[in-house]
Amino acid sequence: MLHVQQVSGGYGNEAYVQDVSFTVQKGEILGVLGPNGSGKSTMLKLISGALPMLSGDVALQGKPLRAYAPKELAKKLAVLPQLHANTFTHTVREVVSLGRYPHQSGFFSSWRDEDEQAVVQAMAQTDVIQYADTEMEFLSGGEQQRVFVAQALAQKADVLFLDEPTNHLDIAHQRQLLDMVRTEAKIHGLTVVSIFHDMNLAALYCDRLLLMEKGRVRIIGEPHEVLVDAQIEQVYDVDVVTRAHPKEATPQVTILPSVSLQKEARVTAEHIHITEEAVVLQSPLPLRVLSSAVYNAGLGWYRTLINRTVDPLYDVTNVSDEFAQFIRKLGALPTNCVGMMTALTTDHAVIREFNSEAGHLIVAVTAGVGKAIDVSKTCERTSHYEVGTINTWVIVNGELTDEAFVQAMMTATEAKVKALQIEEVRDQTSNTIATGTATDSILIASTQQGQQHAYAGTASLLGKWVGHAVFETTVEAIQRYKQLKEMAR
Ligand SMILES: Nc1ncnc2c1ncn2[C@@H]1O[C@H](COP(=O)(O)OP(=O)(O)OP(=O)(O)O)[C@@H](O)[C@H]1O
Repeated sequence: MLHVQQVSGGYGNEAYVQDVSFTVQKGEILGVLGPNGSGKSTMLKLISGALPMLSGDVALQGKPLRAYAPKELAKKLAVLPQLHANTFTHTVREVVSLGRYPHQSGFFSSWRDEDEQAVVQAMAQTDVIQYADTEMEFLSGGEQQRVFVAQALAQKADVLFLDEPTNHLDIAHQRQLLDMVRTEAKIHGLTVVSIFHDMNLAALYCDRLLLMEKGRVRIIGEPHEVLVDAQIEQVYDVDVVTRAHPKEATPQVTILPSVSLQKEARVTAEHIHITEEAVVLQSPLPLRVLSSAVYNAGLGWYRTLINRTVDPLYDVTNVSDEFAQFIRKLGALPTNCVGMMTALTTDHAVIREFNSEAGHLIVAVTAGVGKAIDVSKTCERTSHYEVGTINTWVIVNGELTDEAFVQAMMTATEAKVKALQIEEVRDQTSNTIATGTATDSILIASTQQGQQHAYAGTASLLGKWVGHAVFETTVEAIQRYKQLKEMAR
């Protein structure tokens, strides 16, 4: 559809943009990224014919750009520039109608139904139809931007060049605009080349990305090939971390501030207090937590950890709202809290600290093993599972990689299984050694300060201590469970 071959050019005789080549297929969205002054707008001007090329070729639908008459080209290619002409005294409808210029034989003399429809549709798609008769000077920056996008859409061209289309737009209008562009591309075959500063939006909406650096193409490829930490760091000279989008199969980039507001602190067992209702850790600094907790499971940053005692008949239909109320009652914030539940009273909790070569660790366990099960036999079961829970917290004063977090979970789980084995906890149904319960929960938390741990597998320094600490604490928690059970008889 669009072939750009070794294009060089700029302003006057200086070729700021050099040797740019790429192809965009019909219905494809290509995002153009790059730092300020890297030549994105200049490149777009060169390939749209707004600036003369010093060398190279651009072909649109197989025909060289220079072979098109201006009006013929405008029917094929619409451009949303970065800076717009002064249109203050015009109404929105007039500005959008200018997009129909290539389709007119004499200016406004042959206005047809199809022109009117295109203008109304473009105003509706960009959510500016309610301002149709308002003059541009009375619109906000974001509303004006949407009018210029409407003007480009009204042109009904096969190819759309956009220079920062989401400039000034709030997130709802960013999404509306880009959803619409994507729909036009995927359903009606619109071909799009768009400059973005927001690389996360670009990754979400573009099929491929082109990264510019000092007037040249650094790389062109799918978002996961382009948004690579080291590459972005080199081109933009900023520290970043790239992570998967939580719902879409595309990366998202987060900048790392060079000035941290995080104060230095340590977590100890003194930050844990136990009431009748819960075991609560109130950390002096946010902890990075990976957990299978009931409340705020997954990966996040939290200051409050709760292991809450609930009635064995606790109604789990609306845990989220009920748990949030409980957290507020404790004086904590639900958005800053990870919560687990157990049917055990809080006097079952065993909390141990370990000063080790791997740093300072805290492990807290409640081990309700009355309904323990053997995982290798559960598929033979027909009976309903009864609640009974082993809740395990591992808190590390140290900095863990993602790999270490996941490995710490495995290591802690293996240590728990070993504790059940040593304590000869049995699955009452199969009469074999149990491996856990049906509702066990685990949490790994770290201060992300101090000693660094790349790994926490069983043979790594941290893994050895997590294994030892979880084993010792779980054994003690199981013994306490047995004692308290005995005393209650
Ligand atoms: N009209 C102009 N005349 C002369 N030089 C210009 C002109 N416009 C831009 N330049 C120069 O060309 C280089 C590339 O600018 P360009 O606008 O293409 O960058 P960009 O990647 O789009 O930047 P930004 O992200 O800031 O919009 C810059 O060094 C800039 O100063």
